[in-house]
Parts: sequence; structure tokens; C-alpha cells
Amino acid sequence: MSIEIRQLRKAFGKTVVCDDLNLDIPSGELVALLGPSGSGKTTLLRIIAGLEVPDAGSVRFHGQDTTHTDVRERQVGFVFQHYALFGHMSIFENVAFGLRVRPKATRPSEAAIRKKVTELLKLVQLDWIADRYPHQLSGGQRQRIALARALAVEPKVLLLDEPFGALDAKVRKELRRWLRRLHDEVHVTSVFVTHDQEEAMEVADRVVVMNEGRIEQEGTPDQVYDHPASPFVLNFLGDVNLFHGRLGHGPGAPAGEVSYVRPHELQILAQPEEGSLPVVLGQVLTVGPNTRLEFRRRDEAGYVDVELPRSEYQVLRDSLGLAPGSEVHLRPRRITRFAAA
Ligand SMILES: Nc1ncnc2c1ncn2[C@@H]1O[C@H](COP(=O)(O)OP(=O)(O)OP(=O)(O)O)[C@@H](O)[C@H]1O
Repeated sequence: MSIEIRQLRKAFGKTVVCDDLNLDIPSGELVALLGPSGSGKTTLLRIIAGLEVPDAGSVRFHGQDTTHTDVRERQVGFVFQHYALFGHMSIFENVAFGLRVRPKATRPSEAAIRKKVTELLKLVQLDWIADRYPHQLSGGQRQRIALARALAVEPKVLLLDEPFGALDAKVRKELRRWLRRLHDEVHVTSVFVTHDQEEAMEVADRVVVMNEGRIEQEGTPDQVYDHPASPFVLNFLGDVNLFHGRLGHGPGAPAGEVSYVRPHELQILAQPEEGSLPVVLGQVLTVGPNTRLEFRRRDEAGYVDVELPRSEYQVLRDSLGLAPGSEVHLRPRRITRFAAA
């Protein structure tokens, strides 16, 4: 089921939350809506779901206008950050719920329900806890059950709003890989809201970057990372150093341009080379596999961060005798330029 969004507008009072949005979500894709808090991701998701009515514009499912279709008829499945499973029902019954409440005419037989729920519990790799109750599960297990429950009614579209937001970092990482694998198996068109760029890049086929109710850019994770359409996208997808002026240019660089270089795209040199920048080493910080170095520009125009694998840093430290106060040069391997705002 594809989703087509056209000229969608929504405001709450004077706050425009969806500002003329146009977006195509191809059938079977997993798309991440990525943006800072308040950028309108959840509102867009709720409009797709039918939980919120837009002021103007349309949402079509496979070409059919659903803007005024009731939420129950849209056949969407939901998973939220705090998905309240029914505490008094077993895990099995929680997953079966959506099937049991169907009108008699479309309700599957008891045997069919058992088969379906067992299949789903296997799919989320939790068939061994079917008889437990929600309070006996970890947060990560609960979210997997929430997903099984959403999939039970065979939704045409699956909507996930920060589904792993409440979990700790390690479980989050596991679950997002798990979600990716699960999606590769079931292929239901899915829209996933997150403010975590790493999560979006790792899980999604396509990433839609939102800012202040507008879509800044959409594309594959590689497209948005390697070819950001705006300084906002560039900044939001990771740390970046900013240089006003002629970095990487010879004399006569275009005025009014800003150069952006990511910390891992700077090379440390003992001697100046064309396009390099003289700096003094300040702090050195090693976290896990990477080392982060903070340099002060010798022209006093600010600081520059460099990041490199810990082992590479150790080699450089020994060969260049790097220590706080060392005077070295930085050369960008890759520069992204935008006109100054
Ligand atoms: N029902 C509402 N009434 C009034 N304002 C609302 C309502 N829902 C959302 N907003 C406002 O709309 C803006 C966008 O909210 P939305 O929840 O869509 O953003 P978001 O990108 O999902 O942010 P977050 O990650 O914090 O959930 C915010 O400024 C919010 O305060």
C-alpha cells in the first residue's frame, strides 16, 4: 500500500505544524520521519493514521483519498513509545485482541486465531512467553509484543511513533536491527517517527528530514548524509565544523560562502599543504573506538574538532609527537559548501 501526501496543512492556533507537505511513500518501504522535537513528525503520523484531521490537503492510500475515512477503516497498525498492553490479559490474548473484537462475520475461527497468534509470536521471537502477563516482560519484550499485536490484524500500513524511545541505548540498538529484519520479512509499508539520526539511518529505506513543519529533504540514508540539501540537514545528521571564508580555496574565494567539514573528514599534517589550516591541539578525548581532538585555530577564529579511530590516533601521536599545545595543520578531505544565511 503506497501513501501519497499532497499539499497537507495543519496548524494549531498560530503554530503551523504541517506546512504544505508533499510526500510519496512507496509500497512496502520503511520510511523514517526524522527531525527535532516540535518539527511536526507526530502530527504528520497522526494525520496519516486518521487520528488528526488536516486543515487542507489530502492523504491517499494507493491512490484512494482517505482524508475523511474513519481511523478504523484505514487498516493501520500502531506502535507508540508507551504502548499500553492490557495488563489483565496474557501475552497471547493481547496479540489475539484485534482479531477477537472483529464483528462476527469477519472474525476468524478460534483455530485460525490460535494459528495466527502463534505465528506472530514466533515472528517476534517471543512464542515462549505466550502465557505470561505484560508486567512479567522487559520493556524491549513489551515493544516486540506491541508490534506483534499491531501486525495481527494485517494492517495495510504500520505506524510507529518513537517505538523504542523509552528503552535504554543497548536494547534500542538491538531492537532497531530486529525491526529492520522483521520488516524485510513482512514488507508492510511502515512509517517510523524518530528524533535519533542514527536510528533513522540504520533502520529506514528512506529518511524524511523535517524542520518546523516542512520537509527539508528526503532520500536514502546515503543520499541525505552524503548530499545534504541544506545546512539544517547537514547539522542534524551529525557533528560538523563550520568555516566562514576561504577554507580549501586559494585566494579570491567567493565571499558569502560557508564551508562545512565533518570531524572525520579532516587530516592532521605536520607541515602545511595547499588548503590546510594552522591549528594548536587542545583536548584529546578517547571514547570507545574513537578519539576526538579539539584544535584551536591559530588565526583565533574558533575551534575545530577532529575525530579518528583510536588506533590511527595512536600512530599519529607517536609519529608527530602530538600533545596538547602541538602546532599542526588540518586539511579537509571533503568540504560541503552553502551560501551564508
Ligand atoms: N493537539 C495539539 N494542540 C496544540 N498544539 C499541538 C498539538 N499537537 C501538537 N502541537 C504542537 O505542534 C508542534 C509539532 O508537534 P509534533 O508532536 O507534531 O512534533 P514532533 O516533531 O513529533 O515532536 P516530538 O518529537 O517532541 O514529539 C509542537 O509545537 C506542538 O506543541
